[in-house]
Amino acid sequence: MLPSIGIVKVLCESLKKFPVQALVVDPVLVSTSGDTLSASSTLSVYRDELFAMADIVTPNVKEASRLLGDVSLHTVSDMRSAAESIYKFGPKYVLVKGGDMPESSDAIDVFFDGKEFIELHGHRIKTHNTHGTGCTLASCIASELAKGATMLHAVQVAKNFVESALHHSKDLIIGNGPQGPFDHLFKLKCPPYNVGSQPSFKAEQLFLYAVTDSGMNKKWGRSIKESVRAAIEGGATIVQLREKDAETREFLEAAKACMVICKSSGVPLLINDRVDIALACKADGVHVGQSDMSASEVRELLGPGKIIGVSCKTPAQAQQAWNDGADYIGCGGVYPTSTKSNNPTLGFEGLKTVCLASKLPVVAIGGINASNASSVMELGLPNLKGVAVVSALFDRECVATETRNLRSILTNTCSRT
Ligand SMILES: Cc1ncc(COP(=O)(O)OP(=O)(O)O)c(N)n1
Ligand SMILES: Cc1nc(C(=O)O)sc1CCOP(=O)(O)O
Ligand SMILES: [Mg+2]
Repeated sequence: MLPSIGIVKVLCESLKKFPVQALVVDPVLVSTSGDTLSASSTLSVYRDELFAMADIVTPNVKEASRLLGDVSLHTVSDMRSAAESIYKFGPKYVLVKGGDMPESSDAIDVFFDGKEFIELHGHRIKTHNTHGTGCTLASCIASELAKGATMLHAVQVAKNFVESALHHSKDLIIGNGPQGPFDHLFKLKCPPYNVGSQPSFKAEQLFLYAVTDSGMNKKWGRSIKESVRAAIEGGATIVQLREKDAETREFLEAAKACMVICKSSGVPLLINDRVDIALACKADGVHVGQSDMSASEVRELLGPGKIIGVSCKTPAQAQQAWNDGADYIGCGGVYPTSTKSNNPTLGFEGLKTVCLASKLPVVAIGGINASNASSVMELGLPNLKGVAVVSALFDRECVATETRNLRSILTNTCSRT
């Protein structure tokens, strides 16, 4: 909080003498409760001196309005215009925070880098415990930048952190003010947050995710076990048995045999949909979709030591997966696929929206093959850790060769970017 011109000027002089690695300016002018926190006379020195030194400026809508001569900001389109106008004062990035916009189910912030606008969607948490959200967000952005994150990633991590802290603190009753404080240390105290994080699960294991298909195995005259062995030989980093038509007993026998192979190679084996099979063969985890058992129910059944993946096509589903204690999300279809019928194609835009909203690592799925895998990974999306592939590995003559080829493409792409 910089309440007077003199103090802003002292700060600017000090920053010139002692430059910092990254400067996050949260122009604390108007509190969420509407109180004025800085004299109007400071506005010009903020705009003319401090903003030009900032890496990012993070006003809420009321502050953005004050900075721009009390323009009215009612829509996301108004927020975009405001971000563009504030950008002209000289910061490298602007984040206009929409948490105070009139009621909607989303809390939308607008991020602007001088060229592109990105709308960051979050859940609106209904609570009075919102005291200090802006300060927390700005501090969290600064912390992530200090750790070396890119600006967009830092903002996303910060937004996710604030949203989770609000969610966890929403029912606390502390103090008498109109706004209560929220709990920054929620992660230390509260299951189910991160209860799903496996000490043994590493997000990098999503790099090349091989998903089997019973029809393809039959077509090529291979057993499930042979397919899995070949995928691991070629360099798959995690395997899912997606055997939609298998008889239970036959599936369980195959799953047990695959477990032996996967265990000896240190590659996790997950079962698609079937928690019973996963329990019976002591698999490393389960992958479920939106019409399967929820991740929290799967967690109840599998316990804390197992990996749970959830298919998500929207930010809301990604948020739910996190709340439910999942470990990763599968997001697709990135491209059209004939492996899964009636599967909506999200394209790069849909994948980007989910990756930006996700607090969990993401694996992209749907129509991915050796010709397009690089384009997916080159998007450089936050949280995107790899690709999940069915037909490009298993609807082929030699699974090991195809897997090896895709692995080398992914490795080359990721070493370049
Ligand atoms: C890694 C990965 N991502 C998504 C899916 C799809 O799961 P779901 O939506 O439950 O559809 P089915 O695979 O059950 O048909 C997946 N299996 N794996
Ligand atoms: C199982 C599955 N889930 C998808 C999703 O979008 O959630 S797409 C898909 C099938 C992916 O197969 P292929 O690699 O052959 O396109
Ligand atoms: Mg499913």
